[in-house]
Amino acid sequence: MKLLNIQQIREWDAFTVRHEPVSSPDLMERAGRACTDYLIRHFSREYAFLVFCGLGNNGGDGLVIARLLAGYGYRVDVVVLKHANRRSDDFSLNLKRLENVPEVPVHEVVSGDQLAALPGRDKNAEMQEPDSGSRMVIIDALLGSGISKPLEGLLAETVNYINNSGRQVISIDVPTGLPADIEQWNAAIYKNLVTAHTTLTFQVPKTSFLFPDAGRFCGTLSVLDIGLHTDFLPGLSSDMEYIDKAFIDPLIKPRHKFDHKGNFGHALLVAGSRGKNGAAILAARACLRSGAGLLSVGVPQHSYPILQTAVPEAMVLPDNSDDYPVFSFGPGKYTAVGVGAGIGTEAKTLEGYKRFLQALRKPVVIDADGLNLLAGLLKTEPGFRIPENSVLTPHVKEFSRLAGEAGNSYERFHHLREFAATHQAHVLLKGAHSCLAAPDGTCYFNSTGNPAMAKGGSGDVLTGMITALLAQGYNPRDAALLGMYFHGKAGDSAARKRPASAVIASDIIEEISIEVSTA
Ligand SMILES: NC(=O)C1=CN([C@@H]2O[C@H](COP(=O)(O)OP(=O)(O)OC[C@H]3O[C@@H](n4cnc5c(N)ncnc54)[C@H](O)[C@@H]3O)[C@@H](O)[C@H]2O)[C@@H](O)CC1
Ligand SMILES: Nc1ncnc2c1ncn2[C@@H]1O[C@H](COP(=O)(O)OP(=O)(O)O)[C@@H](O)[C@H]1O
Ligand SMILES: [K+]
Repeated sequence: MKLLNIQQIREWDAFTVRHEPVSSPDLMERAGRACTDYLIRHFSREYAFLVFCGLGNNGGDGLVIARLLAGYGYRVDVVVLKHANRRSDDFSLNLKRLENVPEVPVHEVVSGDQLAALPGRDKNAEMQEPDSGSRMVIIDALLGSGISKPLEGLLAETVNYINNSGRQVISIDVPTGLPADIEQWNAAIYKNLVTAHTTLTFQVPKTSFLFPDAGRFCGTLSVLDIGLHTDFLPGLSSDMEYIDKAFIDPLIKPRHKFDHKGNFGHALLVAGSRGKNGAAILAARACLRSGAGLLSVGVPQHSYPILQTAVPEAMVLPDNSDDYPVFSFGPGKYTAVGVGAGIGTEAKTLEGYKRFLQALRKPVVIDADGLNLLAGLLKTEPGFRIPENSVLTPHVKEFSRLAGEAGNSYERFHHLREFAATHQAHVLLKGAHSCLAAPDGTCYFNSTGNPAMAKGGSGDVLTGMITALLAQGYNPRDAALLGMYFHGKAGDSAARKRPASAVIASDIIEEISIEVSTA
């Protein structure tokens, strides 16, 4: 899915109105319907809703949601915030429609002192008398993608009230006060924003949602399809993609009846050192679960029995050293290589590693200490070149060793793009929305994964997965994208089986399933 800026989304909206054709109020009805469907799937009628509406189209969405929820028998109160004199046409139309639904009280707020009189203000009293009022959820439909400047006055006070309510907050389209385009975001200026538990956004994620500094205000992100006209997209240029099922499924190569292990490549992983054999085991298991035909793991000699016991499906290639790898073997017969997880940064490792990379003519994934050593090589040896067809998988700290510190996540994104182009490598910056920068400047943001994966060992699993995909003949871009997407998907499955704090990297490996899914 292409990522668009707000101007492009507005044009898409208008294109849909003209070409479907659909009236603007009907499009708003569709957006409100999509949110309502989400809400009734996630909340029983024991919950009540307090819907905060601004005077623009985001507020209009809120009014539609309130009317539809009431139709399903939910208790709903609406707060209309009179923050300006102008209201949008579709807002006015939907306010009129709500007048025909007398069971939904509409509270007009013109000044901050009225906020204290709104329903559900005393959460403690409600908890003492469970039958007296339902658990109340706040719907934030104050402002959406239309914000042009930081909030102040009544809007800022209301945002503050919502954030301090202790309620679950669901933002419609955009958390109020957050600029939707990342270019507009500035943490020093935008200070009054809704902090949502969930954001239900229309059609495409807004770019600011994907960067940690700004995206942390969204909570869990759900992208709702409101059926904007797909004919609009081919004519559109965007060098940012959001990687979802529709993008990924066509990349997957099927297995055929007469295929044999020789068709799926022979992967070599060089990983682990004394105290870090776990990295080699995790990467090896993940590599096998991701479809490599054969796997060899190059390890220092003390690791030999450990690897043979922990991963009987893999062959083990003992290095000419006891504690840490020295790369006494060459890249030889292997189809693809994964290097770096847990190898340490000893001088002898560096020496062997440099030779190994220089001799390498195979697709390679470089991770962890492999990146730290590479950062040193790029600095100390100006002519040193990253091997062709490389996929680098740094986390933020590793990336700053390669490309320098950045002041914020957007600046880091520019460094990422630049680094990928300069070194003609695919660079996958890991995080909540991991981002793969391709040498041609295109950036691919991941849609899968969750905080259960924020634990040592998750990255080793990703290395094993991408190595397996390269070994099977996927090009570096597709291998990195498939690895990134299915790694997150496996993390999501693992997090459905246990609390997030209890998920470990081995659980992610158990859930790896690189195939076209029906869900
Ligand atoms: N394709 C889509 O994405 C659709 C979007 N719709 C909704 O339309 C919204 C955009 O609506 P609008 O353009 O009316 O904008 P908003 O509802 O976000 O804002 C309303 C108005 O508030 C004023 N305003 C902006 N920043 C302000 C500030 N800092 N202080 C005070 N006032 C400020 C502006 O005049 C702005 O037009 C989306 O976020 C979404 O909720 C849906 O209704 C239909 C389809
Ligand atoms: N909050 C999060 N949401 C989604 N994915 C996450 C989150 N935190 C971590 N991950 C994923 O988990 C992996 C962690 O990798 P890394 O930091 O290298 O861990 P390690 O080296 O300790 O194994 C990355 O792929 C990252 O995208
Ligand atoms: K909003």
